[in-house]
This record gives sequence, C-alpha cells and structure tokens, in this order.
Amino acid sequence: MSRGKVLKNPCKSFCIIMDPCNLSLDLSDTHFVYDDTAASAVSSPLTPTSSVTKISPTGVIELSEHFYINNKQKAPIPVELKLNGEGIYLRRETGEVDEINEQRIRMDDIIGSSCGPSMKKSHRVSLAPCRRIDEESEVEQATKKDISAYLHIYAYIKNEKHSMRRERTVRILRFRSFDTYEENLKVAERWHHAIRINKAALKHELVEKQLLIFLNPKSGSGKGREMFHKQMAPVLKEADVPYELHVTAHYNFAREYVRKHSDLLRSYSGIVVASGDGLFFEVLNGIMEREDWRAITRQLPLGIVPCGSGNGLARSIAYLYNEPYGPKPILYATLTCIAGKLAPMDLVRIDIGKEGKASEMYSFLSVGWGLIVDVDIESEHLRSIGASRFTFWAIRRLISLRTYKGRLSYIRCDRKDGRKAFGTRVSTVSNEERRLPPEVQEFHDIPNTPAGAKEDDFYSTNTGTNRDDEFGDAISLDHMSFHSNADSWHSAVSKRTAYFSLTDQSIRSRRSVLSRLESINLEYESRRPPSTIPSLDLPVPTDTWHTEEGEYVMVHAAYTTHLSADCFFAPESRLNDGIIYLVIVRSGVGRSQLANFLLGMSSGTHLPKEPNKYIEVVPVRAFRIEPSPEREGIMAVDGERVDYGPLQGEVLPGMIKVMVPNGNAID
Ligand SMILES: Nc1ncnc2c1ncn2[C@@H]1O[C@H](COP(=O)(O)OP(=O)(O)OP(=O)(O)O)[C@@H](O)[C@H]1O
Repeated sequence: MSRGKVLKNPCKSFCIIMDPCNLSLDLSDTHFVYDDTAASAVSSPLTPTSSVTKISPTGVIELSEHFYINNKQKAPIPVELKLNGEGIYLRRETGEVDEINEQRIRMDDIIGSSCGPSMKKSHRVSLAPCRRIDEESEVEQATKKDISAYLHIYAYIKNEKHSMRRERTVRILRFRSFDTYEENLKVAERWHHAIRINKAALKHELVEKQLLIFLNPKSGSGKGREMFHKQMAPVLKEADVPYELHVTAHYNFAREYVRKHSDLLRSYSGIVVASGDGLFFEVLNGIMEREDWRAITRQLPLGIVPCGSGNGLARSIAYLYNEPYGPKPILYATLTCIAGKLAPMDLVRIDIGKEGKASEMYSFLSVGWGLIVDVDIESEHLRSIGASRFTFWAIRRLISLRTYKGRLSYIRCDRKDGRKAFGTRVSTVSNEERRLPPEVQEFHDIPNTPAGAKEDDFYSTNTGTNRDDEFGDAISLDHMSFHSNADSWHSAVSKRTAYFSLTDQSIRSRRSVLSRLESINLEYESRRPPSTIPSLDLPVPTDTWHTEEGEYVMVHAAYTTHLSADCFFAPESRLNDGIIYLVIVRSGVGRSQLANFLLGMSSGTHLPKEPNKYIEVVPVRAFRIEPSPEREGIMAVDGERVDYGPLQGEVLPGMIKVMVPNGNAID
C-alpha cells in the first residue's frame, strides 16, 4: 500500500474504512463501506454514469467508478476507485489538504473477493468452515431490507512500519444504484470477475484444480486441526481456493497416499503440507517412489504451512523472500501457498548403509551426525517442556562432550560455482546446438554453450521461473565429467546401475548398441534420478574428492538457511544454489568456543569468518560420512533418525518446485 500524501489527520483518513488489521482473523464489523451512490440520492437511485470498463490487449480488465463514503454528520465524500492489473487505486476527492487522499493496494497483496448481500456479523463468522449459509433466505432477506449488493475485497498488506507483518485489510464496495438486488449484484459480480481475471493474469494461469492438503493432527503442539480451521481455512475461503483436506491418520499415511494415487497431476494443482518438516519429508519421498516422479517433481509444486515444532523449510522460504514469519507463521505461509509463485529447490539424495542393508531417500533440509542431532533426538522425551528442551540438553551435552571417530569425504564446490558445477545453464540450448564429446556422441544429450554466448547467460537464476529441464541437464553434464572412462556407475544401493556410458572397445554395431543403451538409460532414468557419484560400496575418486580422517564433535550438512524456525544455520544457502553446506566441528574445540557456536545458531553468527582449525564450513556438492564402528551414535536426515553407519549425500539441483511468496528472492 502506498500513500500519496502525508497523513496529518489520521482520524479523517481512509483507515476508518479498513478492517482493523486483525491478524487473528476476527472478522469484526467494518463500519464504513464505499457506496456507489451517495446517501442523499438513495431515494431516487442513480445509474452510475461514471463507470468505465476497458480490456487491455493482455486481457487485463480495467474498471473505474465513483463511490461515496457516507457519513451521518457530514456530506458524503466522493472516492474514485480504479482497478487494473497493478491492483486497486483509490483517490478521495476532497478539497481538504490535511488528509490522505490516495491509496494503492497491489494486486499481489489482494487474495480474492466475494460478493453478495449484506453480510451481517453472524454471517461473517460463518467464514469458519463447516457452517453453511442459506443463500436463498439471505437473498430474500436482502431484497426485503436492502437491495444493495456488496463486494468484499480481501488483501494482506505488509505493514509499512513493521514490514515483517502482514495485515488483513478488507475493502467493501456497496452497489445500490439499481432498483433490484439482482441488478446491483450483476455490477458487483463484474468487479469480482475483474479481480479474478487480473489476479490470474498475474499468475499467468487460472488454476481450477484443487490443492491437496495434508494435515498432521499430532504435529507441534498437537493443535493442527484447530490451527487449520482458525487460520488456514478462512484465508483459503477468501481466496476462493478449492482444496481437499486429508488429516493424516498415522505415520506414512501421506507417503502412501501420494505414492498410490493414480493421477496426482490431473487431480491437484499442488500439495500443501500443514505440519512440520517430518510430513514434508514423507510426501517428498512418496513422490520419489512413483514411476512418474519426474513429471510430478516438475509440474506439481509443494508448499508447507508450519504447524510442527521445527519448521525449518517454512522459515527458510520466508527468510529468502523477505517475508514475515512470526507472529502468525501459519497465516503467512498460507498466503505463500496461494500466491501462485513457484521456485525450483534442490534436493539431496541420501544413500545409507551397505552390504545388503542399503536404502535411499530424498532430503530437503539437512543431514546430521554428532552434537546437534544428539541434542535433538536425545531430548525427544522432553517435548512437553517446549523449545527449552534443546537448551537444557545442549548444556548437558556440553558438560559431557562426546566425539566420534570416522572418515569424511566431499567434493568441494565454491558458492559462485554452485550452479555452474551442475550445468543448469544448459536448458536454453537446443538439441541441434549441442556438441557431444566423442566417447558418448549421439546418444546423450550433453549440451555445450553455443558459440558466441557467454557461459553466464545460461546460469539459472533464483527467480523462480519455470526451468523444466534443469535437472535433466544437470545430470547430463555431470555424466560427462564422471562417466566418460567407466562402463557404468553403480547406484549407491548397488542393485541398479544408474547410467551407462560407451567406451570405444564396446562399440561393434554402433547403432544397435546405442539404441540398446539409450533404452536402458531411459528405463533407469524413469525409476530414479541417476547418480553421479560412486556407490557406498566403492571408494571415492581421489582426484575430485577430498578425504580426511579424524575425530569430530559433529558434522552437519545443511541445504536450507534454517534448520528450524529459530536456527539460522546456513545463512548463505539458497533454495536452488546446488550447494550443501558442510559444517564440521572437530575434536579439540574449546567448550567456550562450542558454547558460542551453539548460542550463535539462532542469529546465524556461529560460523567463523576466518579459517578455523576446529570449526569449518565447506560448500560441497556431495559428501560421504563413514563413522568408525567402534562407537554407536545418532544420525538423522531432515530431523528423522536413520540407521547409524556409512551415509552419503549428493545434491540434485532444482529438483522440485516449491510454493514461494510474491516478490523477489534475496541475493
Ligand atoms: N496421525 C499421525 N500420528 C502419528 N504420527 C504421524 C501422524 N501423521 C504424521 N505422523 C508422523 O509424525 C512425524 C512428525 O511429524 P511432523 O514433522 O509433521 O511434526 P513435528 O515433528 O512436530 O515437526 P518437525 O518435524 O518440524 O519437528 C512425521 O514423521 C509424520 O510422518
């Protein structure tokens, strides 16, 4: 919202007609409405002669109309109202100079509108779900007493003073220029329709499909249901977003649903998880177990509404788009999920265990070994005391500090090279322009930068545009660098071969071998994303990997900025940077240094600015942890405990699409 003139007399300003910014969605009376007819003219209704409608070449509808703020004490105040693709512009036509006389509400901030007869307070409360409005009797009532039709426009505007808050604002337009309610309703519906069309133009589509929402009634404080009905459902209703709600009945309920549902793409416009990070992990892995995982990850966006205890992903998304998180994270995240904006996000494929006990999973948040996961998992039984369980247990663990021996390997990747390393630049390159190295010529789409173009022209940006080919292209480039001298790389679980390459010796009938290999590659590709690193059974190459052996207090790999709402763990991380931040704390670190590290995690000041012998952060694109078997410990993926033993992770850049707020991502 921008204001044209300095407010000198706020009492007379437009704010008198605003719903009082009530974030808890108490839909209390709005005392003032904009009438399309001045009160003095009601006895002889006027047809609004000033109404103007235009349709721009892009399909955006422009409407303008004069309204009045009727005031018992004073003469009606005329207000000019314009609606276009940018939003709503209001100008109060008054000669007085000591008042605000302009307002703009951005289309991005408007979530929807509704129109109908007067909404009495009791009916407004009925925005809460499960309550039915008897529309006929309402219309009858309205026609008897009030032939006006009302349009409610709902917006959530960033507070100018506290930009880290959004405030609910309702504008009510009253249409009563005509003799009957039906005629007035038609005019109101024209505005309602125009808002819908203009919002859709902003999203570049009119989404008619419904959202699939999973709600974990047990997550966080266990008030998931109540939070949904009080904070999410009213916003979805105001935005007129259709949805199908599934309350999870048990562990893996959501995973099974997304894995088995035959046609997710045709049924839903996106999946929203109203829960903690644990349920998001379930949904993600359910998708990756599907045959059509590639289509789903490209086309079906995932959203999260933080109802859990950790909420690292929701906090990271809000941070990266400079959006408020508290004091109403559920409300703000719901607004994010209906904003219609998507961004690619990296995943990390995790391989665990060897010798017949191998398993794989897809992670979006972190992998932990040592101190942080010990504190998190071991204090699980103290959940009832809330967030202070972490402080309590961290102090305990600082006093009796444990260290773990093991081997750590990784492929280093500088921040500025994160995207480059994976070749995500290539999706704009056509097949004809792609040049292939001799050993794989003709059957792998390995692209190159076209002549004359700068490499940077092809790097993906973090703007959330649709880059459907990102992941596929990333695989191709990696394949080029890793597979040219091998007959095959085995997948980490070693049951399947992820990718085949072709050496000169193996070519007898080039065409037939090529087509056979092509089909094998396609088959495996459809089952799972190809691996670019050796399986856990095989040693890592010494030329591209760095390996060290030692004793560690912890090793934590993070790929979102926040591990939980109050743990700002990897401040440099971006949703789609292709980087895993490996934070290593080595044995020998002083207790005070460690205490400062733990205390600094909430503000992101825990990582040393200068190279440090004991605490180090390394940007990598793949890592392997091999704990020494002599001591048992805890390992966790996205906060969930996994089998203790060898584990490796490899980043899959831009693998899924997530719902993000309107506005630009931070650099
Ligand atoms: N009805 C249910 N009963 C028991 N467990 C469930 C149910 N629904 C989901 N779960 C499981 O509960 C686990 C934790 O859920 P979730 O992550 O949503 O909450 P949380 O642990 O409070 O939050 P966070 O992971 O952010 O700390 C998940 O592994 C999920 O699979």
